[in-house]
Amino acid sequence: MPRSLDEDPLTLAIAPPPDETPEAKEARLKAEAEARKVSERIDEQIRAEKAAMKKKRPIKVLLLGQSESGKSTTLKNFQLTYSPKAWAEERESWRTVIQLNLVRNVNTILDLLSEELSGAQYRSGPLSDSDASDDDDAAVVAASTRADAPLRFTERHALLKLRLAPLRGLQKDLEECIGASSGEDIAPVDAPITRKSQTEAFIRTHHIWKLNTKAEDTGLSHKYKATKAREATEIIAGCAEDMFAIWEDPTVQQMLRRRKIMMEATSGFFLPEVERIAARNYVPSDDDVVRARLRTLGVQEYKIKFETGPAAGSDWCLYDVGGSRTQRAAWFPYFDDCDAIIFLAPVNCFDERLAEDSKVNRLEDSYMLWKLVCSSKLLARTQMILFLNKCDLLDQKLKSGVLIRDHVRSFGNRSNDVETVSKYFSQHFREIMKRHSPEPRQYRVHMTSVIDTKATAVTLGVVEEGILQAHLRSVDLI
Ligand SMILES: Nc1nc2c(ncn2[C@@H]2O[C@H](COP(=O)(O)OP(=O)(O)OP(=O)(O)O)[C@@H](O)[C@H]2O)c(=O)[nH]1
Ligand SMILES: [Mg+2]
Repeated sequence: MPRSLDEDPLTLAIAPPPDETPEAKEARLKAEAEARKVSERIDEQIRAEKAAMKKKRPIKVLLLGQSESGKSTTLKNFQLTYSPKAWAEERESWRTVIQLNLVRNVNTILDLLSEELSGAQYRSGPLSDSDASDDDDAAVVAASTRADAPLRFTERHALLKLRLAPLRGLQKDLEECIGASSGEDIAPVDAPITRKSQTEAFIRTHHIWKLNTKAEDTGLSHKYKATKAREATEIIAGCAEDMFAIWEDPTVQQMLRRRKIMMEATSGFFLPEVERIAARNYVPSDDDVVRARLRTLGVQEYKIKFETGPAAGSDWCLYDVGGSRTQRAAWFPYFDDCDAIIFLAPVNCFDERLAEDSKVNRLEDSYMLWKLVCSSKLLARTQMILFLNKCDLLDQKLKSGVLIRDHVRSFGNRSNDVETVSKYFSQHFREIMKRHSPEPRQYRVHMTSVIDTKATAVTLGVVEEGILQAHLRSVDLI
């Protein structure tokens, strides 16, 4: 029978000959069945290889959240809990960072002191009997426009300022060694919308691990860095008493209170421990390392071979990202093929504004980011884990008398305690996830204070198991 001209050429090419005999047909069908079996075996083999490769590929976890939400601190907890050997090896490297944090604490106070003194007037003697300082120094009165009594500075303050002057150059040296480029922020106590120091720190976290080994990281020779490190330790040891004195000074404390600056609540605050940290043989404790502050720039990859726990022996790849606004565009390429996201939202920030944009409330910013991540189609099947972090600071703030309802109107007359407040915020995050996820997903939330390494280890145990199970399920589903 003549074939129609519009038939598919491939069909034509593989069609049996028109004059095929029954024997030829039987042989052809047998050969075709055999070929199908071979093809299925190959498909199965490819599937198994893919699954094996996925099983072998590291478990990929992204740490997301705004700046200072606690991402790098969570990463440190992972290292401390699951990779203790590597953690111990890196301990020494943190010494320089902690020294830098300490020096910055002091320089911040010196800056504020200079500001006060620059607008100050000398008086020839004590203002009154009650104003007289113990050593009868000439008093310096800060030209404060505030209604309260002026701050009284004495020659002792000027002397302390002078003796601590070497810390200026030291800060630069330490930053240079680490690969940092500038200072940190100070959070005012009442934070609402008020001032924050404008300085932004841009420090590439990974530099520090190689600080003492690889010269090319910062372009400085190992010998140069070692000399600088020795010098830094000597200068800090020499200034220890003065550093403590300026921190403890009642007039300085008064100045901080008036400016509504609570240094204790700022990142990398080490001043009360100056004696221990300034010792020549100082070795950072686990707690020091966890509390040390280095702002992350870009996306840092950390490969961790789990030494303990149910996932022992497996390789994890944790990505720690910079959380400030200018850094966020760099997150998206890492969404692909990601097993889980740990999203950190600091809940103590309900009355604070972003350092990079004073118009934006930090809690609102966290809601917005959470919505963005939840609604991403690329992440539709990625496990999402929310850490409502800094619960310790939230507790402190609430206990100091700050009322949620003054900042979050919808909170109404609910009880102003940490449990009610965190549950209330959690409900909001849950709603956002439910409303914006492309597919239904489980809401996994943990109330955390990630500087508490013991409690965080327990949380990470739960997180680890969940991620591992999801990873294995995804491997079997290929
Ligand atoms: N009190 C308290 N401090 C915390 C907590 N979590 C983090 N911190 C401190 O907050 C500071 C900022 O934490 P990081 O982990 O560096 O923040 P980050 O999210 O990595 O910030 P970027 O790198 O700027 O994106 C550090 O000094 C931490 O020690 C917490 O739960 N409680
Ligand atoms: Mg960080």
